[in-house]
Formats: sequence, structure tokens, C-alpha cells
Amino acid sequence: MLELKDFCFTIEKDGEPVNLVDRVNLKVPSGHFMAIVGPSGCGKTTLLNTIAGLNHMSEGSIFWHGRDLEEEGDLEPAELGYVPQFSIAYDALTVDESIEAVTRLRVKTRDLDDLDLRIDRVLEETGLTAIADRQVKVLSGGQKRRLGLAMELVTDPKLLLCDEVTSGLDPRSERDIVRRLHELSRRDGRIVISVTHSLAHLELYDSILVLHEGRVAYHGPPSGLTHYFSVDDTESIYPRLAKQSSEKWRRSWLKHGPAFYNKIERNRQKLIDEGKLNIPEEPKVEDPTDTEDTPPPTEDIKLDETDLLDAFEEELDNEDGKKSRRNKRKRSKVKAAPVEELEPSTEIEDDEDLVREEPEPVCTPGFFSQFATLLGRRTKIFFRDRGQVFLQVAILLCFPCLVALFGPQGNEALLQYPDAIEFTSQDAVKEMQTIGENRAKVGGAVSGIIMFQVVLLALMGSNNAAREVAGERKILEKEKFGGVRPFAYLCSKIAFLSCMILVQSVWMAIFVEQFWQYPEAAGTAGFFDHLTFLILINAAMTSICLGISSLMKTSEQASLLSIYLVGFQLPLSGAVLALPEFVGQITRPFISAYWAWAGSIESLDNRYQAAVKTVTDTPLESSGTICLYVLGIQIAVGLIASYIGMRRHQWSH
Ligand SMILES: Nc1ncnc2c1ncn2[C@@H]1O[C@H](COP(=O)(O)OP(=O)(O)OP(=O)(O)O)[C@@H](O)[C@H]1O
Repeated sequence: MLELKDFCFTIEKDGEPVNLVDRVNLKVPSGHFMAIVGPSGCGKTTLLNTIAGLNHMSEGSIFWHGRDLEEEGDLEPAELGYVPQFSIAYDALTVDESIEAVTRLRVKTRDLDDLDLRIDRVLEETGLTAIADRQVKVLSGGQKRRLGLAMELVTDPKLLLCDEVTSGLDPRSERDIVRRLHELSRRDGRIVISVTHSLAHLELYDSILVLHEGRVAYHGPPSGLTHYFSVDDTESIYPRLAKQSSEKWRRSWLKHGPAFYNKIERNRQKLIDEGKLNIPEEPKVEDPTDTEDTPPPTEDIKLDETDLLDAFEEELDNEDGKKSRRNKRKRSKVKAAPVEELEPSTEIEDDEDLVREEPEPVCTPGFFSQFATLLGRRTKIFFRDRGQVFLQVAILLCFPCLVALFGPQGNEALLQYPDAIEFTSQDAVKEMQTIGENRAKVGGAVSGIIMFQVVLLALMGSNNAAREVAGERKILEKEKFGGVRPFAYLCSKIAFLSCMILVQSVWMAIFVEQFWQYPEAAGTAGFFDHLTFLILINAAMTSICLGISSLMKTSEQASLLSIYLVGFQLPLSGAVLALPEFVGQITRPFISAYWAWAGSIESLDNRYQAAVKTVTDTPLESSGTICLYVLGIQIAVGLIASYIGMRRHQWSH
């Protein structure tokens, strides 16, 4: 049983509190299929999200089988399934792979057979078996919704919340989904709550909750809807709702709620007696008006309350289609059709299958298991996306080629000043001038080649990470909600991006080395120091852009900010033009390119260092270790920002 008492979700608008969900009192017994309907913007999704815990309840209480979730802790991720409006599967994966990944992330399975059994079960329950090896990107809208459903069913949730899973579907697919949800509510006492725009197929639900401006206007069986609202058909309900205030509707429902609950309970009891609901006996539903005084009947609405209740009760006893006392009114389009009269779905199991063994409690897998699954999935998605692979390979090959073009300039021999300088002849002056020009030229080329490598690797780093989290934010939010640890997610990103960083940086250093020999000091490991700085600049930009990607709301914002960040690296590094001293002191700590450039120059042969210094007025950091530390700090800051961003709740529907 799910029970809401004076359940509110409040926001601040212009400094005033506004209840988007207002004092909702509700009881939903086990094995129940409920629809939430109402005009656009009435708060259906907000109510669903607040029940799910995605919005924090402002007031009231929520009970799950008598347990106060606010005080005694939330539902376990496995107990709750939430099917959002958007697709939660990666286009590049197949149906089977998507379900497998989500099972591995959310369920600690005993062995591979157990995993296979689970996957096969949900494929069958959602009618996806025949298309299990099809890629998500080629699925129809209805198939994608069923996949979303399948991905939630892997944990066998006891409470399944669906947000407009039928919107935009053709009538056949819509009916198919509603029918499946109906079937799912008949198993293991599962409660299925579905927000829907559609007023079709309401007869498949056990109860309908009508919301108006965040308040309950009705909650009862579908058969009572038109009577309650004194309308001829369900389409007329919304115009009718608008005729009086939501507060009056709320009060009216509080008055009549008990009769409707009795009917819900009687219907349910009937299903149990007929063996169509395999749930344990539940205590009788109590009067929902216990929570507040029953208000006086509403006067504006011209409903004779006693009449209405009588008519309603009479109709309850007339499910075979006999006319009620209000027989002058046309029959509702949502005539209560007993579930057993509905045409059977070919893809739904027989009733005998509904009685299943008590499932084992589902445990969330550990960190390493989630990490391995996330990493495996990320790698698979990368290699499946041919466009992405092609782009990465093109960048990998072209960028070092661009740098190599300048190799010959950097290879030019560095002329030496004579030990004793005598400006006695014009030739000597000319020679000194030539040496000076040569030093400036070689120094400029060496500095330029290093900075070119650094900037291109910074660009690669930004390209690696800018969309990495923001591009899949919704899926991340959904998976966090399902029990995925943000730290496992972060580590999987670190592992995946580290491979990219190593390949790009090592290849850049080795390829360029073939055309321009790094002038390291004799007897030192200058080239490896340079390689380390190339790896670090790529890692720093990747890490910072990963942080940006995690903190930004959209991938467009993240990409734009990352591009600006790379764009500022070259001018603010001071490698081309020296910045005014005070500006340089302020900006330098944040410019990764400066530290990688300065660190690499520090590992050059002394003569080349001196040559570089002749072409730049920017003060060069004389300790490579400090450059290493600064880049290390930048990487750490980026990762911390990434973690904070990944943990942060950014659910949007
Ligand atoms: N976090 C929020 N902050 C401010 N306003 C919000 C927030 N969440 C929802 N709203 C507003 O609350 C109202 C109800 O939104 P909700 O999405 O729940 O409606 P709905 O009934 O599901 O609508 P629809 O049927 O069009 O999807 C809307 O006006 C929406 O703009």
C-alpha cells in the first residue's frame, strides 16, 4: 500500500510559496494500476516526481506498507521503478545490451545464468524478445517506450512509476503499453502509477486520479468518472474542471472519497477472489478523510451529492451494463470493462504465469562491478559510433602532422657566440648579428613547436571531455536514481579518458620526434619530461572540461565553455606575446598551457632554453617540479568538480 497524507510540493515564486502539489491524500493498494490525468500543467509529473523522491516533499507524509518514508528512510532503488518521458537507452547499443547493462548496474546477480534469466524475463514481459538484437536507434517510438519499461523491470520493482510513456504513440502502440502496464500490476502486488495525457483506455486502470491545479479532484474507479463530474463523456471532464476552483473540487472529493475507495477495494477483492491478483491479504483501506475535517459540500457545482453517490453505488452493481438511475445520460466512453473481458494480448503471458515464486530481494552491485559495466559500456559505445572513431583518428593523425611541418625550423643548428667577442671588424659585428638572428629563429621555432603541441593537446582534451557527462546527463540522473554510484561513474570516465589521453599524447610526442629531435640536455631524460608535460596538459584540459561537462546543464553550454577555455590558453600563456606583469600573475595559475610549455622548456638543453628566452619576455618558471604540481592540482580540481557535478541532482523532465 502506498499512502500519501497531506502531501505537498512547494516552490517559491516571486518570494511567495506556491503549492504545485497541494495536500494530496491518497491510498493505493498493492496490485493496483492507477492513472494520473488532468489538464496540461496541473502537476501530474510533479506529483509523480515527488512520490519518486525526485522532488523533495515540502509537507505531509508518504507511507509505503505503513513505513513512513520520510522518517524511516526511502525505498530501496530496486523497489522503485521510474520510467521517464525520455529515452534512457544509448542509441548505439542493442535492446539486449541495454537491458544487460542496466541489469549489471542495478542487480547483483548470482551468476551468468541468473543474469540471462532476468534479461529473458523482461524481454518477454515487454514483448521485446524478437527484436532483442536490434539497435536502439532503429526502434519505433512504442518499442523505445517498451525498452524503457524493460530497463525498469530488471529489479522487479514493487512500485512502478511511469511518466507519459504513451505520449506521441499511435493508438495501437498506446493500447499495447497500457495493457502491459495493466498486466505488470497484476504481479507480486506491484503498484503501477502512470501519468497520462490520454483519456483513452481508462477502463484498463483500477483507478483514475484527476488532478486540477495540483489538487485531487477525483480518485476512483474509471466507471465513476463521468458520473462524478456530471458529464457525458471523459473529454468533457477538463472543461468541467475549469468551471470551479480546484479547492472546491478538492473538498468535494474529500467528501465523496470513501464511497469511491470502497468501490476500489471491492473491485480489488474480487480480483483476489478470482485469483487474478497474487498478493497477500491487506488491511482494509481506511477513510482518507481521517487526516482532516470533512468540509461542507460545495454549492457552486450543481451535483446532488446524495444522488450522485446513489447513482454511483448503483452502477457498481451494474457492471454488466445495466443502466443506472441517471439513465438519461449517455454512457461514459470509459464504461468499466471487467479486465477479463478484454481481448487477450498475444505477447502477454497467461494468468497461470502470474503466480510466481517469491522473488529474492534485489541487491545493488558493488563499486567494481558498476565500474566495470560502465567502462565496458562506454568503450562499446565509442567503437560503435563510427563518426566519433573517424573524428578521433583524424585528429590523432592530423594534429601531429601540423606540428611536424615546423620541424625543419626547429632542427636548424644553434650557432654559438664566440668565447671572446671583439667588435673590431665589420665581419665580427655581422657574425654576431647572424648568431643573434639564428638564436631568435631557432628559439622561436622550438618554443613554437612545443606550444603548438601543448595547444593541440589541450584542444584534444577539451574535445575528449566537453560532452562526456552533459551529453548523457539524463541517463546519468536516471541511473543514479536506480542505484549507480557517482564515484563508479567518475572512475569509469577517468579510465576511459585516460586511455584516450595516453594514446593522443604519446603519439603526438613520438610522431613529432621523427621530424624534430627534441633538444634535451646531454645525459638527461628531457624527452620523457616533455612527454610527461604533454600528457599532463591533455589530462588537465580533459579533467577541467569533464568538470565543466558535469556542472553545466546542457551539452551546448559545456561545449561552448570548453572551447572558450582552450581558446584562451594560447594568448594567456604569454608564449606569443608577453602579458602585462600583473595580468600574467593573475591569469597564469589557471592557464594549463603555460605550465606545460614552461615545464617542457625547462627540460631543454641549456643553450636552447637560452635561445627561447631571447624570443619571449614572459617569465619562465625555472622549476619543472612546480609545473608538474600546478598541472597536478588542476587535474585534481577538475576531477573534484566532476565528482561534485555528477553527484548533484540535475533531474529535469
Ligand atoms: N521545479 C519547478 N519549479 C517551478 N515550476 C515548476 C517546477 N516543476 C514544475 N513546475 C511548474 O508546475 C506546473 C506543473 O508542471 P507538471 O510538469 O507537473 O505538469 P503536468 O501536469 O505534468 O503537465 P503536462 O501534462 O503538460 O506534462 C507547470 O506550470 C510547471 O511549469
